Formats: sequence, C-alpha cells, structure tokens
Amino acid sequence: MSVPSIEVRNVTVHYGEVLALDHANITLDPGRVCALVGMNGSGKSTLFKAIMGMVRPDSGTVLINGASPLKSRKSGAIGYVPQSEEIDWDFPLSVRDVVMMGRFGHMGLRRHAKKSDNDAVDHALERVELTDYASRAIGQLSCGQKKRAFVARGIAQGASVLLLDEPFAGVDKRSEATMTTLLRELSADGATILVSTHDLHAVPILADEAVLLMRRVLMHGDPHEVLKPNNLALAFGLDVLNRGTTV
Ligand SMILES: Nc1ncnc2c1ncn2[C@@H]1O[C@H](COP(=O)(O)OP(=O)(O)OP(=O)(O)O)[C@@H](O)[C@H]1O
Repeated sequence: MSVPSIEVRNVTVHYGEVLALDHANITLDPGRVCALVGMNGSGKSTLFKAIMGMVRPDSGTVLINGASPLKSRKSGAIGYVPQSEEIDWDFPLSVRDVVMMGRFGHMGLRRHAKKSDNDAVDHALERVELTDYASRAIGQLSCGQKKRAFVARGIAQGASVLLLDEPFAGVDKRSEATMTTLLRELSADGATILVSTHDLHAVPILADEAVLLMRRVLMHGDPHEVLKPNNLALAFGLDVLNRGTTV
C-alpha cells in the first residue's frame, strides 16, 4: 500500500481561546484532488497552515508523504497558494521572480540560478500559460493569473502536494475553468491537491473527493454525496438551501 500524500491525524488548533480545528482527520492518497468546503471561520485556512507547519497543533500530527511538514517544506515536496489577502501584491517582484522562488531550495546559499533552474521556471510558466507575462510585475496580473503564478512556483519547486486556499475567489468563470483544467492535469501527472472553495457547483468537476469542515471533519467522500443538501445544512445551517451554489 502506498504512503498517503497527506495525513492529518486528530489535529486540534486553538488561537488563544478560539478553537479553530477540533480533532480533524484527513487522509489523501497520491494523485487525488480533494475540495475543502466549509463556512467562513470553519478552519480551512488553519488546516492549510497546520499542513504547512505554519501553525503548530495543540495536539495531533501531520505527515506529508510520511514526513513532517518542516521536512517536506525543506525538500520542496509541498507547494502552497495562500489566500490573496495574505500576499503583499505591491512587493516589487516579477512573475518570473515569484516562480523562481520555487527553485530556492534547489540553489546554494547565494541563490544563483543555474540553467536547470531557468529551464524549470520556463517549463512551469508554460504549464500555467503565463510565459508572455513573465517580466510583468506580479501585482499587475489579474486575480486568476496571480493564482496561476503561485501554482507555477509549486511546479518549478517540484512539489508533489499542492495546497490552494480559495483559488477561485475573485476570479471570473474563464479563469476558474483554466485553473480547474490545470489542477486536473497536474493530478493526472501524479500531484495530490487540496483546494478550498466556496463555489459548490465547481466541486464535482474539480475534485475526486470532498471534505466538509466545521472545525472537525463532518464528512469526507464522493463530492456528490458530501454536497447533498442535508449535509450542507449541517455545515452551513439551513439557509444554505436557499443560497444556490456559492456558500
Ligand atoms: N491568527 C489568528 N488569531 C486568532 N484567531 C484566528 C486567527 N486565524 C484564524 N482565527 C480564527 O480561527 C477560526 C478559523 O479561521 P480560519 O481562517 O481557519 O477559517 P476559514 O474556514 O479559512 O475561514 P474563511 O472561509 O473566512 O477564509 C476563526 O474563528 C478565525 O476567526
């Protein structure tokens, strides 16, 4: 049996008095795309940060390909596309600079890019269809293009696990479709992808499985099953049934 790509075991996280995650358990096998669904404040970003080792759980463990988050970050096994609000878009970096950051772990201390680094960046930019935007300032891209630049950073890094925190927020339908196709292609190549979204209609197209989060994992399974109205009502309250496909 293969080692799971992501194993979140009984993870509990508090911020002071606030309980953000409560004995959360998730196991994801290689090559799977999993959508993470839950209301605002249900702990989705905290789960990503716990998987990245950016918040330390009060209890429980996280393993990436059987290794600790810290080790996985160091080896470049895990790539993270944070929520847009967490990034300073005024920082004077070109799209190419952002993608090259994925190569830092492959370079020496002086961070001198070799041919192999430049080739990996070229390939990643091509993969996300941003070759023509390589020298543009990252802040001057559209929201969807910015997200793709961060996915390219993960590709250049050689990450086998990608975490995307709300990649469809503020993105038009065309960009959403482009990103969905890209994520499906990356998973067909073996990447394991965990992606949070409030856009429920996209989930069955995007994901092989879905997790319904409300500090703890309420359900994890086939997207059609997980997103049944009764289950959504558990996670979002009864008025979700009148809200349509965006929660
Ligand atoms: N740095 C922090 N300090 C204190 N409380 C925090 C912090 N970050 C998150 N929280 C709280 O922890 C809980 C979970 O937040 P989290 O951001 O993980 O939820 P989320 O599901 O990602 O929400 P959203 O969909 O709005 O992004 C919320 O109650 C939030 O207010």
